[in-house]
Amino acid sequence: MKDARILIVDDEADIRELLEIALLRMGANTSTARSVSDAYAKLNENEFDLVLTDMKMPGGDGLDIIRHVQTLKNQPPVAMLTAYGNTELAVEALKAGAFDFVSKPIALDKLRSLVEGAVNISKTNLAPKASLIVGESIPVQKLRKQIAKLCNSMAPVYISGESGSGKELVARALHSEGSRAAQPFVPVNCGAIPAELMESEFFGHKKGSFTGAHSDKAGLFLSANGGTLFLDEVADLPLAMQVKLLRAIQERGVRAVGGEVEQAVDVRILCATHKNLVDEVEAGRFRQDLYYRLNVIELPVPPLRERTSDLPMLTNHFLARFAARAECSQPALSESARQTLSHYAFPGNIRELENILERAFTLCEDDKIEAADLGLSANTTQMLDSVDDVDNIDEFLAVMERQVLIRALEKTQGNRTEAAKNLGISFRSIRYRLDRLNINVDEIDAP
Ligand SMILES: Nc1ncnc2c1ncn2[C@@H]1O[C@H](COP(=O)(O)OP(=O)(O)OP(=O)(O)O)[C@@H](O)[C@H]1O
Repeated sequence: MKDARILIVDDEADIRELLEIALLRMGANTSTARSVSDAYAKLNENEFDLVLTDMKMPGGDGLDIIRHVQTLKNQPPVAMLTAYGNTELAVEALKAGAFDFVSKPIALDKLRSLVEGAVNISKTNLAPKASLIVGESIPVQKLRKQIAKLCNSMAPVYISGESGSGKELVARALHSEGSRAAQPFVPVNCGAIPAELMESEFFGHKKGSFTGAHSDKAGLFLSANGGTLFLDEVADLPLAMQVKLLRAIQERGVRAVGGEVEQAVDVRILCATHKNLVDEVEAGRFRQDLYYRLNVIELPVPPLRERTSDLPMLTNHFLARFAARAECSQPALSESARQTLSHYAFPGNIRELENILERAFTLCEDDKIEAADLGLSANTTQMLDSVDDVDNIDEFLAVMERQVLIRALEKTQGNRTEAAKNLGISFRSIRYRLDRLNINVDEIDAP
């Protein structure tokens, strides 16, 4: 933070002065601008580590500054000053590319953590990081560009996509490619925490606050302090917890169960679910205000069938990983195995590819994976040969998905847990798919 160069843009002299004093005390170097045009001139003359700008000013607003900065060679993070409680403007600023926002009146600890975050970005920008996301298809290149654009922002991102498409990996990439990389990444499966333990899991508890609380516990928010909290399957949060989560996100603070004081936390929030959050809001199962707060930016992860040109790279990536883990040589794919994979639709996406290859890796002989090792029925692959005739992709996929699910359930005598495992999806995912396609397990006969 020492010697960080900060530009303060505000039309009110007393706010400029107040910010200058606070930032100078923190060891930063400050410049000030009283209008948007004044700010443009300063930005053109000097390089900054952070721009702190007011929203509403005569002759232009903070959003103009965000857009202007994006055209500069050196693009310092821009943080917006917003009136307390004006979430809409804050969200608009984040969407436009602001790194973060601070509510007025400005709390010094929040200002400090904001400046620290911004200075970190200036440092990490110097060293671009290798992407975790394997693939060179157009959708993956686009995804990687979006990750690079969003990884340094505090904007909450809602990562949408089918089961197994790589949502958690995208969350990890957003964390590890950004300025928070050295801090913790804490993934949490919201559907897996029992409702009665949820508050204590998220916010921590004090010793003795309930039966079983034998010692103080920090909770997920504090464990992720300085880093990123990834709320997976966020649609599974009970409504009562949604209220508490919203409060913690808005206040940037948490109070442990049985605790007296609220503790400030600096956590970036990412979330994902394979459910359609808009439908969940409409059905009254997900709070609109929380949806609005989490879904500042939506990052869709494409299903594997929309990036089949990545299959060879992904296959190679997984086989190399299995071989390294087993300390043996990497098997090759026979031509027929390659063909079989390229004709398959992968309803379980990349996780399914990974599972198919892992099984084949264990089964194959003489370092060669044959089509039979993949365990994909001829039926499925032949059916996919007729993709040229598809005139409604959603209907076609629903028919396919139905057949895959029914076959898997027939093989396991209707055991959903086992069928889910064989398909490379979670139990929750199979339950969701069966509901969506109206498949009644009791009506499925064993072959
Ligand atoms: N582009 C990719 N490159 C390499 N590995 C990938 C890629 N995408 C996904 N994977 C791998 O595939 C597996 C499934 O990905 P991930 O768990 O991120 O999916 P998900 O969408 O979060 O699944 P779910 O909806 O079931 O929670 C993981 O092992 C992940 O590392």
